[in-house]
Amino acid sequence: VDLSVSWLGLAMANPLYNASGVMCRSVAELEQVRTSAAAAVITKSCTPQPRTGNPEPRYCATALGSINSMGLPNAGYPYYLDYARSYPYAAGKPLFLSLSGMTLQENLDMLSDLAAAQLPCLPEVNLSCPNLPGKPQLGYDFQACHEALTQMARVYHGPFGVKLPPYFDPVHFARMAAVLNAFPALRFVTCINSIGNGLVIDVDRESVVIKPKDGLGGLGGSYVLPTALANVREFYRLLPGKHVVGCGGINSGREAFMHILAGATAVQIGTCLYEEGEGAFARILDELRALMAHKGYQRLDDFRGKLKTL
Ligand SMILES: O=C(O)c1[nH]c(=O)[nH]c(=O)c1I
Repeated sequence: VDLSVSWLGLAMANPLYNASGVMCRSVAELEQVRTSAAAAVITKSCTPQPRTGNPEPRYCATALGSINSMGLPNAGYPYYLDYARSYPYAAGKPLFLSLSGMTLQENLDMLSDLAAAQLPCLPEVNLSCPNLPGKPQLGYDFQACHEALTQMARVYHGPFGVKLPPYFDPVHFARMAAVLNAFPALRFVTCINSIGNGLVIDVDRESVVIKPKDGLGGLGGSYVLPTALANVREFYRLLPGKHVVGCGGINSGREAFMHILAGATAVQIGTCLYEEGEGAFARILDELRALMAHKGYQRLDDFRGKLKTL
């Protein structure tokens, strides 16, 4: 069984890597991912300056997934650019840099600096952080997205991608696809970011479980799998020539298989990686390999995007 993926001029030994935000804020964490069975690495979404983020507790795992309102804690763009400068690209694991400026200008500043650095890493621009109090997320404002992407494509001419929030309405899928299809250099979309502003309640304490936003936070893990799969399949159909990276609810080879069946080129692991540690990558790969062997598939292209309808 061959799990390899080749896309954007990159060759990955397998389709798995971390979701931005998990095991990727410090160099130590990034190196944990890079030296694991993961085939790529992505950094924590960053801002030009370091941020401490929201007050704790700001993450909580449940039997069904996770809730977080981290508040964009990160070491600052220069820290991740420095990592990207010394990153061992020749070892064959691509590096993605997640950018999440608090303003469009911050994204433009980081992108133009990254362009000047002429490094092999690829930007994944985060249009979807749901946890910045008072900040409506860009991903739900289609006009603002179009304007932002127009300016980003002016300062950054290489291939780039965006991290999208979940959409829940066919009209929204169509409108966002129309925006994204206007940008040829936008080569991939990562679907999905957490389902924003859920509320987890602890019955024993009769309390919320995270401090920020009176308990509201982005949902991840099994809670979001069907929504993640829907977004992957819809954008796989609506964005001809672009790649979709699947993210959301992958706990085993089965969910990884589902995301790829729905059209994903590669897949990111978030909550499961946070809870299990980097051993999750090898486990999920073994499970995916066994599932493919059982079904008689030799490579990912044998079933990618071939989800049947009734
Ligand atoms: O709160 C966060 O740091 C965070 N949390 C998420 O669930 N998604 C995001 O894109 C971000 I930037």
